[in-house]
Amino acid sequence: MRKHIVAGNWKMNNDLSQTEVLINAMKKQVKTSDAEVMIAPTFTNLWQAFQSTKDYDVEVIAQNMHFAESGAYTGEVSASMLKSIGVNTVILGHSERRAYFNETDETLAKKVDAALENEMRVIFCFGEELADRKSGKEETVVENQIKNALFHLEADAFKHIVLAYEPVWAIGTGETATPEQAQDMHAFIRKTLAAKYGTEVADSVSILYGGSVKPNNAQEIFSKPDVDGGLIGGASLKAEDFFAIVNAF
Ligand SMILES: O=C(CO)COP(=O)(O)O
Repeated sequence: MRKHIVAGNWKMNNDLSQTEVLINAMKKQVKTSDAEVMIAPTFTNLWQAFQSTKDYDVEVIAQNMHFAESGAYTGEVSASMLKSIGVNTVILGHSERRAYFNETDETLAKKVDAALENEMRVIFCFGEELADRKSGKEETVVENQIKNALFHLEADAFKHIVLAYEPVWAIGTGETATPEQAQDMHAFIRKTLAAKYGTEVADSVSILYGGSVKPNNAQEIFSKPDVDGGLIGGASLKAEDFFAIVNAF
């Protein structure tokens, strides 16, 4: 069975003490679902978050990384640096990285390779913009994003890849894809994977949905057969809301 995953992408929120407060509040929540829980604080708080969750069943993950091992890349962080503090999973290709930091399919392919070479798990994000959906191009856009960044990989690599469909028009807007829209796209993604790697691989990859997932809509979205979890932005910043979503499975 595919893993259920609920990951909180904190984005550029929470300083050191706020990180502590939120983690302590999370520890007071009761988890009743089988979902793997992850949180992605900013780089500056990863080490602290890692220490604070040592005896707690939450994985601390990173929001981004560079593709090079080391070198003259001012302001960047490498996979091996993340690994050295205990981070084993990284989010790559978030639409905010693509939109504001010029991340392209080409650089993302290199980042995916670097993460896998360092034995990290990747949560690979992609999704269409509103104009794409309005013009009926959402499947082509998504297919290209996946193919360009991932289809150079061997089938085996997909053991370490989680996909996250995040339609840009649904991120931080309060406008969620309907459960049917999410299901349709997730089924299309699986079909795209199956065409290249076969159904066994396609059926084994967890596909998360992200974009205005809240306690009041999580259950319906997660009830869809091809939705294996969520990548949660705003609602992951409140322990109660986040766990309401975690427990929606
Ligand atoms: O971008 C997201 C998660 O990576 C989704 O953000 P929101 O849940 O705030 O819409």
